[in-house]
Amino acid sequence: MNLRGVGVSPGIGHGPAYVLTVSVPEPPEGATYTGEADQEKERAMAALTQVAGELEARGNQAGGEAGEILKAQALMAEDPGLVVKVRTLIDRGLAAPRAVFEAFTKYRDVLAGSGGYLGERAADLDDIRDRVIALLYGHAMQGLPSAPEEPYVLVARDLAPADTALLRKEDVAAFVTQEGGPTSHTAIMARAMGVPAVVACPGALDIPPGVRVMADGTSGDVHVEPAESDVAEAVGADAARQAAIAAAKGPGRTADGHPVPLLANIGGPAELGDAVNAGAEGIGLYRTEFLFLDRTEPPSAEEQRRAYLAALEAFPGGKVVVRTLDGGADKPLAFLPAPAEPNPALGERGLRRFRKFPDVMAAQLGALAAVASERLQVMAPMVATAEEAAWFAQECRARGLTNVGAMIEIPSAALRARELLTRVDFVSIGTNDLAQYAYAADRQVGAVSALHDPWLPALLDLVAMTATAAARAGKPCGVCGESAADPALACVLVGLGVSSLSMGAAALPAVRAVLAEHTLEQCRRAAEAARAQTTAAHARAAARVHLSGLARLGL
Ligand SMILES: C=C(OP(=O)(O)O)C(=O)O
Ligand SMILES: [Mg+2]
Repeated sequence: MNLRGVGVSPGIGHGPAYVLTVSVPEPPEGATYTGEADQEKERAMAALTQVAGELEARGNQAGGEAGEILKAQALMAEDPGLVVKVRTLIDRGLAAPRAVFEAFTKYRDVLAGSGGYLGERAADLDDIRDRVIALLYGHAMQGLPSAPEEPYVLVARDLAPADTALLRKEDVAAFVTQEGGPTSHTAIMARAMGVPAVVACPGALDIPPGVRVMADGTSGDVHVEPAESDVAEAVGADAARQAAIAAAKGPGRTADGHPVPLLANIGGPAELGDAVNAGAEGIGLYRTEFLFLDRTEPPSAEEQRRAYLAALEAFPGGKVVVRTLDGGADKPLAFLPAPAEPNPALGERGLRRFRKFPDVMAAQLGALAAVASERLQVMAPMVATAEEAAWFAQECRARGLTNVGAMIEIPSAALRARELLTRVDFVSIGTNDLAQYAYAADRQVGAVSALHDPWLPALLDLVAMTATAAARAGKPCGVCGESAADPALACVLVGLGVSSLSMGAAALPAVRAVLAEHTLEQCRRAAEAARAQTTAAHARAAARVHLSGLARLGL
């Protein structure tokens, strides 16, 4: 049997299947209780608190990114809105397990309906719900083998952070999930652990427990009971690919020596270690809103100062590009009250929101000014006009921040890049939002995700236009959207004139290796060929013709 899903963490993993079948039963509809309502409510609250406590404890034990995710999940378990809903349902006569089931299901449906990153958080709520219900019924949750004889392929509907946080990399050969997407926790955790993973794989849950499975986290192929010779061949090819990728060292450059600094995207100090280990030359995008998520108060100026200083210290010779708060739309911030808007992605987000909260702005720019150095660069998200860029630059410069930039993620800014570049010192293209706005396709709506393909020709045109304007102005133009993490597209971006690339740390080695395989001229030819196409798929294929090094590296 062969299955096909979406490869989200590269590599070949094989071993016996361990199938995680979530078996917490749905509490019967209309189930009631016999005692007092208050007692039933207390029972429900105690279970919610216990689950939150367990998640938090696991978070502390796991540390790092997994720890942060688990602590956020623990907060969800005690969300005041959910708690009120559970209590109300019990007041209406429902037994605690059924009340928990209905309250969580309602919330998860709202989340799932919003698609994208938030949609994929629905699995987290399901996990909390199942844990609370299991506790109320006195059932144990299915655990994972603690000391397996050989690494196993973990198969599940989707994996919650609580399932994976304490896994040891040595015990797991691969993850295969029937649901989930590239931004699901399974994908994020797998990439962070360096374990191959395939998500959104129909039929995964039909894999019989214990049979041998081979998952290819690059192509998304899942082979059930593969021939031994096929496994040996795939493993050999993967080892060669990894060795070739690991052989490329040092700063980013093309085969003919054209330098392309390779930088890392981070959301907080916890990610600095991975960025350093992956050989990043600095930080190209510090998403500071991640320091502010899941909090009712903004972090103090001192806490922020330490978070920015940690990045400068982690890269003693490298630059650190900090983006000011990008709140709103897909990054809601509790302490910046959001106006009710029919289209939040088109509303008061990013710089527009930042401007409306002078205290928050002063605290952040003040914290940045306190660590100002030649290596610190500050940029604004969601800049639409030259006037906005000028205003931001003036606010920064007035505080002694001298290297100021604007993100190019709105088509108006790309079209008028020349004008913007007279106001700022550099630009950085955010291809995720630039695609969203160029193709009028909300990032959070799964149904239009085909219009977020970073190879779409109009997106390439906007990048080219911006890079050309920057070159004429003699100013740097980076890319810090997901596009930069695709090794073939990274070459195309360089060919379009982009001067640095910033990406999640895990993507750096492959991008470094592929760049080193091609000359600047090859990158230019690939870029020209891609732009001449009318679809993303054709652009990808046309670029590959000029990037022969991809095949040499097995990519
Ligand atoms: C880098 C970007 O910013 P974010 O993904 O944080 O919106 C982008 O939009 O491409
Ligand atoms: Mg953006």
